[in-house]
Amino acid sequence: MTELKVVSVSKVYKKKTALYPCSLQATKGKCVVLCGGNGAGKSTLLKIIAGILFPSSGTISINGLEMNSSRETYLAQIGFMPDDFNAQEMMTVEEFLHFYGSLRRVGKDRISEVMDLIGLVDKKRELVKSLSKGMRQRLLFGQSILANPTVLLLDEPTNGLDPYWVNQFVEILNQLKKSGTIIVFSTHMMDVAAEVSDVILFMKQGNIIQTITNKNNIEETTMKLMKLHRQ
Ligand SMILES: Nc1ncnc2c1ncn2[C@@H]1O[C@H](COP(=O)(O)OP(=O)(O)OP(=O)(O)O)[C@@H](O)[C@H]1O
Repeated sequence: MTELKVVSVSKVYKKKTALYPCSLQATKGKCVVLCGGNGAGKSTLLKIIAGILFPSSGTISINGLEMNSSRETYLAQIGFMPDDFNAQEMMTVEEFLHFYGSLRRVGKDRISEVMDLIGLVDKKRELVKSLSKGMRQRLLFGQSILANPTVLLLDEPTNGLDPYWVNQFVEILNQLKKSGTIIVFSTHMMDVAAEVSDVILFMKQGNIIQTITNKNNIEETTMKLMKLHRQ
């Protein structure tokens, strides 16, 4: 059974601990949502799993294959959507997807399929820098799913999406789950979390302080936690 395993991963900057040892795991088709206030450590944890930040301790593996020992093979199985980006602004939408597609040897048909899925076919000749916030988010999401990754990591993916695209996004994620993709994403939108997640991890000051599996009244539960643990 395909499995993502994150064991006691931490991150210490020069003077600051951004993440205390945190663990999580997810099997094929399951979705873990990270929530918690600003600065709780969600992006740090996602970037470490994505291989963009080196952890100060801990191990991460997919199907027993550790990131440290087989970095290239590990990374080939990851799709990552960052919460922000400034690069490649002067590419067109089409060039952007072809650029990321070429890094993963993705065929033209798949690129067209993704462009259609994220609703940017009409914008394909426009520059990335001219896109609205929501369209940029859709483009970033598109590049993360291009190569049908085993593990999909998304940092606040619904930021800036209008209600139609939030709905579409939920549908796409649920389809990806059905096809077996493991998904880990951070969000402040608890209704989205409730619709897609199998487990919600509530983070505070670099720690996972609560694991929520009961999705009844999820918005109320997390709001209470947010109030109690606001940062
Ligand atoms: N390069 C860095 N150097 C030092 N501290 C950092 C660095 N990057 C992040 N941090 C700190 O690590 C902590 C966790 O930040 P992180 O971005 O992971 O939080 P987050 O939960 O994603 O927050 P938000 O919801 O606001 O995006 C914060 O206290 C932040 O200030």
